[in-house]
Amino acid sequence: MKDPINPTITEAWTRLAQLKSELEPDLRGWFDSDRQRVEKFTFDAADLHVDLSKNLLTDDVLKNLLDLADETDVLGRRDQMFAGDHINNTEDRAVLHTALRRPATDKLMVDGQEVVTDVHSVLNRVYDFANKVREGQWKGITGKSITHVVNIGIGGSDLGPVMVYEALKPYVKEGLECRFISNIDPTDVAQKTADLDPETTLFIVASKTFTTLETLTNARLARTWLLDTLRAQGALQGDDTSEAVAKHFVAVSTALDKVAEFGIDPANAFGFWDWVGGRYSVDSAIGTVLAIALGPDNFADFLAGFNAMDVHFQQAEPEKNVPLLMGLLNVWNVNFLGAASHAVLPYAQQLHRFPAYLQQLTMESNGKSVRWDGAQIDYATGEIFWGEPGTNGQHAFYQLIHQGTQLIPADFIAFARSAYPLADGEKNVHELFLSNFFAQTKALAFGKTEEEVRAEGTAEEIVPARVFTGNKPSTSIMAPALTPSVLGQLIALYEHITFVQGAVWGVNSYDQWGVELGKQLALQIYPAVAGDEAALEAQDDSTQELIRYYRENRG
Ligand SMILES: O=P(O)(O)OC[C@H]1O[C@H](O)[C@H](O)[C@@H](O)[C@@H]1O
Repeated sequence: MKDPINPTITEAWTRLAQLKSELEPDLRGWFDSDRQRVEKFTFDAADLHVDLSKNLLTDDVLKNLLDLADETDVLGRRDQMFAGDHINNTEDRAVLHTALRRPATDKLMVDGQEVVTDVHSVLNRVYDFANKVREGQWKGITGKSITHVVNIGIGGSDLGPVMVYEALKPYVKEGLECRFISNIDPTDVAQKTADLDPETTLFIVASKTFTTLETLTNARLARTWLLDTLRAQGALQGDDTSEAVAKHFVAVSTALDKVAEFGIDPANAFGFWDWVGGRYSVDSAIGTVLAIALGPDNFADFLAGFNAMDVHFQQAEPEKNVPLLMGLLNVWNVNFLGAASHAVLPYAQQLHRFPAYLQQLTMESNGKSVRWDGAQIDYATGEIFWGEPGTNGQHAFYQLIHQGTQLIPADFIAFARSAYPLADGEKNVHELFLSNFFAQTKALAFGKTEEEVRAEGTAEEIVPARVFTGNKPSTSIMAPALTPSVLGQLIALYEHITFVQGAVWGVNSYDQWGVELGKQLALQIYPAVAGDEAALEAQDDSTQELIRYYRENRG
């Protein structure tokens, strides 16, 4: 693998820094003086229509961002990723989530393995299983069909499935409900199982490593709940619980040996591979809960959507390559305009978990401060992603985006068609909703001048408080409707944006060593919390004090 390039020593970086120093943001003026601006900065990728024109972009900036991509060999690294090179060097692994959505007719040999064939053989097993559950052929221990599927996982084994389930609710089979247990806080299992009937409940234990404390603990709690409740209902007698577990527990993992150790029959387990990062795994067998809920056809459309964006990313020329342009734009915002965060504002209630999903995707990928050769980084990487659906956010935090002192680039996402049919007299509600999206991006870009505020008859002393400076960058992403395919495209778009930023910054976007220390310490601290005095004494003063507080108040 090639050494990473320090982006700050490239010629393009120097020119961009110069352009920044001369930049006088003026979206009003830029739109007035260039009637081609919208056309020039609006792009289509598969079904996504992306308008970058309300960003603080000029022709020169864009040209130099593309030069920066060139000098840092972003597209070379893209090709290495798609080909299965071990670009995740700290774990010596390929990064091949793109193989999960390739058509069955494709071929890709990686490390001596035909990966597309492997992918489709697991997919077919997942689809068979999903059909059995959907059609009522998969029976619980008392012969009843499944009505509730509970996915137990955390991080990438939770955020993707729950986000997609919420986003595609209109496609969920009637009479089937899915729930998602992630937190080790025991209230999560308690609340999500409280009104369930174990006879008709199926648990999917989803964990790439099958070592994650939260997931294994929750799986044990769920197993205890299942067996105890079945016993209490008289549906289970005797000591042999293996059949009940086999009929009510399946697993998804790359570690099938550990699945067996837990007591789940490997025949009821679906595998995937170490070249799928957890946060890139919703389109692997980790999506089994979705294949059940949505059905194999919709899941296949979802995968085809990812693939359409992959093909765009691989084939579109750089000047029209949407993930490349959006990734570079983020670099411009972070490294030259000083943005520390990035808002994602879906105007689609169904996407209410999308920002949380993106937080793992982007921040676990690019929250790094060394390059992939270990060199220390002295420029900003990994901005904070956050957001909530509009219009709710408008009544909460938009104030800061409009008038605060920080620059917060925002992605607005909206769909032309409402997901649910509206009564004839109510069609205007969707239009009112979309008007809010259009209005917000307009207000951010063009603001309201002192003169305009005065012209409204505003008392002079509050004119400054009512001025909107404008020049707040936003990107608008639209699609005809939120279908499985469009959602796949949207996820793949952000995966590749994240890739592009990581490639420019020279970071390995595919490891996550930063989550390890806390996990180690939790296990080390646990004896102290549970009562071991020597373990308590071994802690630092602050931690000791906090644990003592817990002990005094635990009741
Ligand atoms: O799927 P699992 O192996 O249980 O991992 C679940 C999650 O936990 C880890 O701490 C990682 O930071 C995540 O990237 C991962 O998605």
